[in-house]
Amino acid sequence: MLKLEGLTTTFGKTCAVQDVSLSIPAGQFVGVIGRSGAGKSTLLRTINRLAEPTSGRVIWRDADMTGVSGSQLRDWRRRCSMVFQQFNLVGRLDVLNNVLMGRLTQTPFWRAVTKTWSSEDRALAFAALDQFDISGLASQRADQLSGGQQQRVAICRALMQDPEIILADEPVASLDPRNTGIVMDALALVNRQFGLTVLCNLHSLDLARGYCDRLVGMANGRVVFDGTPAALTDAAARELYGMDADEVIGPDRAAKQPVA
Ligand SMILES: Nc1ncnc2c1ncn2[C@@H]1O[C@H](COP(=O)(O)OP(=O)(O)OP(=O)(O)O)[C@@H](O)[C@H]1O
Repeated sequence: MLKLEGLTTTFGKTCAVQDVSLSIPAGQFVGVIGRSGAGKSTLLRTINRLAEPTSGRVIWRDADMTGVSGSQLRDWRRRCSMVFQQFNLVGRLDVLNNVLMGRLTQTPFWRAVTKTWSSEDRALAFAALDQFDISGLASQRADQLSGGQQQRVAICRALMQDPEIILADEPVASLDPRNTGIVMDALALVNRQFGLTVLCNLHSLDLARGYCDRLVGMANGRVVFDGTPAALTDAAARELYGMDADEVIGPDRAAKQPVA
């Protein structure tokens, strides 16, 4: 169980996340939705402490992660892996080495520098790539791949950390519809097959409804909706998105359903 208790994160006078309390059972696929600036990214970043909470607590499996530092903080960040909108791969490195970078926290420094990864790590990396049908790209430079391929590589890298939670911050915002479906299917596989908890910020309401077990709607840093996709009626969505409602509820009804 991931528990957020009264979590608040401020930047100067801006309260990006305000008094957020949530209990997220292990293995749930949670979509975080809301207008631009609602606090979705800051919420995810506060969970893994890329942003420091001003008050409140992040509790994972009954342990308070809010005050940990040093090796305990590194271990917490390993356990809740981030996937970013812009993939954050090293473009000049090949796919295999990008994926193996996920092993950095569990690898002696000299191995990482000299890129002499253990055969076990290499096998794990190939297995991860294979799961997402991209093992054939292992020797290609990351900057030669399509956006959808790059995001799948980033998900493989995240999995190499052996995480328990995936925090995906607008993972499909830079992708075309076809690659969006492929990457969302990859996250669904991570959630259903490996049992990882997934928290995913999404702009598209159709994707959120199609892929997530639970939706958390944010406005002005606060949670204003928390329920199943079915409970998020168009009326509730209109309230959540206000003036942006037509953009998110409107035409894009052709979103893919999960494959798995
Ligand atoms: N590092 C920062 N310094 C100052 N203000 C910030 C910082 N990060 C976020 N904010 C502010 O906090 C608020 C919430 O931003 P956040 O990026 O979390 O929203 P979001 O819902 O993820 O938006 P988007 O969908 O546009 O990414 C915004 O007002 C933003 O300007």
